[in-house]
Amino acid sequence: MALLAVSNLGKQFGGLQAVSEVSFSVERGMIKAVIGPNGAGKTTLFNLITGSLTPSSGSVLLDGRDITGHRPHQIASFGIARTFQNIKLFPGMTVLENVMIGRHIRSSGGFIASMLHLPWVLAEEQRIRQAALERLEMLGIAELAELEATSLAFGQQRAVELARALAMEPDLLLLDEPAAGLNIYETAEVGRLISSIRQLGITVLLVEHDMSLVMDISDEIVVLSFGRKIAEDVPEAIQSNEEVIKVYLGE
Ligand SMILES: Nc1ncnc2c1ncn2[C@@H]1O[C@H](COP(=O)(O)OP(=O)(O)OP(=O)(O)O)[C@@H](O)[C@H]1O
Repeated sequence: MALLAVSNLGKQFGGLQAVSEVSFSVERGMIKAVIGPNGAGKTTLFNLITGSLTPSSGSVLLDGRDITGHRPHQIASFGIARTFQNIKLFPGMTVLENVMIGRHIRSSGGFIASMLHLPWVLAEEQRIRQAALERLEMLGIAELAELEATSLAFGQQRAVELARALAMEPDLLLLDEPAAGLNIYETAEVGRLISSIRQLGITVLLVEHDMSLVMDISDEIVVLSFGRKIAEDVPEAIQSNEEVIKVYLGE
């Protein structure tokens, strides 16, 4: 069974059909990319999967369970983590604290209780700290743990965002333009990080405009144009698909 199965998904904004009858699935352990021109509906698709938007039609199954229309925090607790086009780290907090917040979503104590330092949550707090540190180590940025997150270089902030998403222990990680705003060295580094995340057994679905990154790391690619899926295939086939070249790659 596919880890994620999107069926006939649609979203209408007034008279605009932003996503139209989109179906695809993501097998466990795969890196799958969604590409397409500006306004093709990629971010809307992500928002439908993660519960930020309610679909007008269709369904989303995670590991066979219908998660269509659930709230974002519920979907996060079912095992889908995401990062955003614009990095959203908390200012005034260290890298470690930012990553610990991701972990709190999965903890029993809850974020408020832990902020109040209730005694019964201190042991849990220690475990969360340890788990967050392990995520930083996995991504090779443990030495940044005590620095203020928003003072870091852009590429490092992106890695912190990935660590925070990993701290949620997701089965599926959705990355919205992970290379946006990064230089070629930082983009190559993010590519390595995404590949190493897959090595941890986490399935990845990403939206990305950087075609060298997409072609390098993806197992399969879905192409959207005007809200519709126009192609789905392995990278080599997508690169030589005439319709894809016409609407997107040939730009
Ligand atoms: N909340 C909204 N209300 C109305 N229209 C919207 C809303 N969100 C997106 N749209 C429209 O839906 C279409 C798809 O937008 P979306 O942001 O999903 O495209 P995208 O493929 O992610 O584009 P980009 O590559 O520029 O990020 C666009 O025409 C956009 O203007």
